Amino acid sequence: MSESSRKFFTLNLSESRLFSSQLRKRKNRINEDVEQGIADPNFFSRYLSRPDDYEQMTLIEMAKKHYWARRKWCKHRVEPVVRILPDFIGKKIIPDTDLYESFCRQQVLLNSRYRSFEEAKRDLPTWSGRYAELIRPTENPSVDLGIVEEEFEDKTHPEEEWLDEWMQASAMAPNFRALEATDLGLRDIDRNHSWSRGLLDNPTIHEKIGFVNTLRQVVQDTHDSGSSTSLPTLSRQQQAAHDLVLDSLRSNSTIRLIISGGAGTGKSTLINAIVRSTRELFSNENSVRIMAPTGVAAFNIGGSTIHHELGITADKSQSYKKLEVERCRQMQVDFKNTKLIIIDEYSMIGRKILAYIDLRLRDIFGTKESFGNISIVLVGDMRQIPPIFDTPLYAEGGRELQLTGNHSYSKFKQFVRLEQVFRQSGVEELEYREALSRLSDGKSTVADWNLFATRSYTTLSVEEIHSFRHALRLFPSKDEAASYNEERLRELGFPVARILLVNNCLTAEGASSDDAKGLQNILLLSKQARVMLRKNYSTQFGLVNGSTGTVKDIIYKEGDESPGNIPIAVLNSTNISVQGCMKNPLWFLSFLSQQTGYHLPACHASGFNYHLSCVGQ
Ligand SMILES: Nc1ncnc2c1ncn2[C@@H]1O[C@H](COP(=O)(O)OP(=O)(O)OP(=O)(O)O)[C@@H](O)[C@H]1O
Repeated sequence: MSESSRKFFTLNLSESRLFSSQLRKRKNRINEDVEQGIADPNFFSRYLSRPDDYEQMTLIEMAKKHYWARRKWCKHRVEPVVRILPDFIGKKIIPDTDLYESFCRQQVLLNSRYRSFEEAKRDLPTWSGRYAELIRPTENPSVDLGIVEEEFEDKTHPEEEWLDEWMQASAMAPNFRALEATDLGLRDIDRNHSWSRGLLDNPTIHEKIGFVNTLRQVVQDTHDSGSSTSLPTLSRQQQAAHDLVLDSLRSNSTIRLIISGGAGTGKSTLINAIVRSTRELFSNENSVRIMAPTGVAAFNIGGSTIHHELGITADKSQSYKKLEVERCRQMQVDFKNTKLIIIDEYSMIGRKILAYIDLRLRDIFGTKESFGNISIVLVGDMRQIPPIFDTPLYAEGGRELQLTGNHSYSKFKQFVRLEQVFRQSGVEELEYREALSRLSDGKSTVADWNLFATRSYTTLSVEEIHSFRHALRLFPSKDEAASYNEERLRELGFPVARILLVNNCLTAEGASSDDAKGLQNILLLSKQARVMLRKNYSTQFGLVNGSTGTVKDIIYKEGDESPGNIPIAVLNSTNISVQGCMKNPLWFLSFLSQQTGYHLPACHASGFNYHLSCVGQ
């Protein structure tokens, strides 16, 4: 999409490239006409011999403003996105390394004015020395290094190209390529490790097999005793939305309401207030249900996923599938007292899923009235994540379910927009938040651009860059993400368990990890590895698709080893905490996996392909 709407220009500054382009210039006649706009191998040489009028321009300025065609310099009508090679984004650039020297060389060539290499380097022995000189603010106040952050090599792999970006995202598996072709898990350090040693610290591990059930009980007790947590006094807008819903419920009519608002505008607070009042009104816990499109969203709001609550299986078919009679009967009992359904993160609800919700509720409530004639409130922000394998609610045309979805959506006649932002934050964050808000409205200003540029990778100090070395990284392709995950695992220095997954049927055995939604045939794990759960187990405890955590230990049965056996347990501390329950809950992944045909439903979470990382987490 971006390729078709923007112009790109590649500037290759790799040492071998510049050398060969210089040589070629000497040997061959240059065919200037075909080169502009795509990649001009001689751009650098031409820059060195630029006309005097362009004396003050840096290489990057030149590449953004001008191109060479028909033996002369021309001006771009639309500024291209300049891709600089080699690409340093995502690489650890540590001083006193060859990589740092190359990085500095690139920065100097891009951002200073010169007519030869010697002049660019100012006769200093190293490029890093010249770079340090260049970025010293008093000496070179006008140097702008922000551009480099925008540049990246498009490394989308051919096999990914047939998928639209939203389709790729919809697969919701952040790291498809498994770390299989590696010696990790097969080295002496891995084979000689005593994999059952963890039993000494966790002798009762076998007794904890009922972990999820135990948690469920504890949380239930906590909910029973903790339901009186106080909510802030609602703002005028929140109160108006709250009253709209409650008045409708009191008068026994149905409401279809959309509550919209950006981050921190008190949507969750309002949901909690409505839930509380509704339960009080009907003296029934089940009078209101909270649902969300993804496990993480559902967990955040204390609800369940739409798919789970309404018995919807995700598939690509265009037609609605009715529930089996027995299941439908069970749900009718379950939903008997339900008067209101609140659906959070509604920007991710597409026409197909809305149609499904509508039709399913008609089945459950045994009526042809839309949504089974019960009240529905959609909450969220349309400017956020779009639907998955579906089209947005406002889209038109399409097939059977999508058209039904349009009809279902047309029932939402009432709309409340929450404007006031309540979340406390410092001045710097406030400025940033406002800039983001303008960005989402397509109304960015130059000041916003400058603000974002202050966080550009290339303007950060080396120490600061280093401090992000363990941050979650996003990569343009899954291969790069997988390589980074492998590098991280190696760097951790612990023995690596090579866990070969046992498939429960032939189809599963033949399935690639792509078909298996990112569940990998071989999972390599070590202590301190960052992992992500790939299945929704329990929204109540945050054991949901997208929860991340760190492996604390991998425990094998006495006599079992890696590779070859499946561990009894992978102890993993998550980044979420179940309030009032456990400060540091553990996933017992292998226990969980045994419920699902011996798949460890996890993947590495140090680096992700960015096409796949941002949805549903
Ligand atoms: N009426 C209010 N008065 C004071 N504080 C409030 C009010 N409403 C919400 N808050 C506070 O503002 C913060 C953000 O609220 P909340 O989490 O409900 O917003 P949100 O819109 O759901 O945010 P997000 O979209 O980021 O999840 C919370 O700390 C909440 O306690």
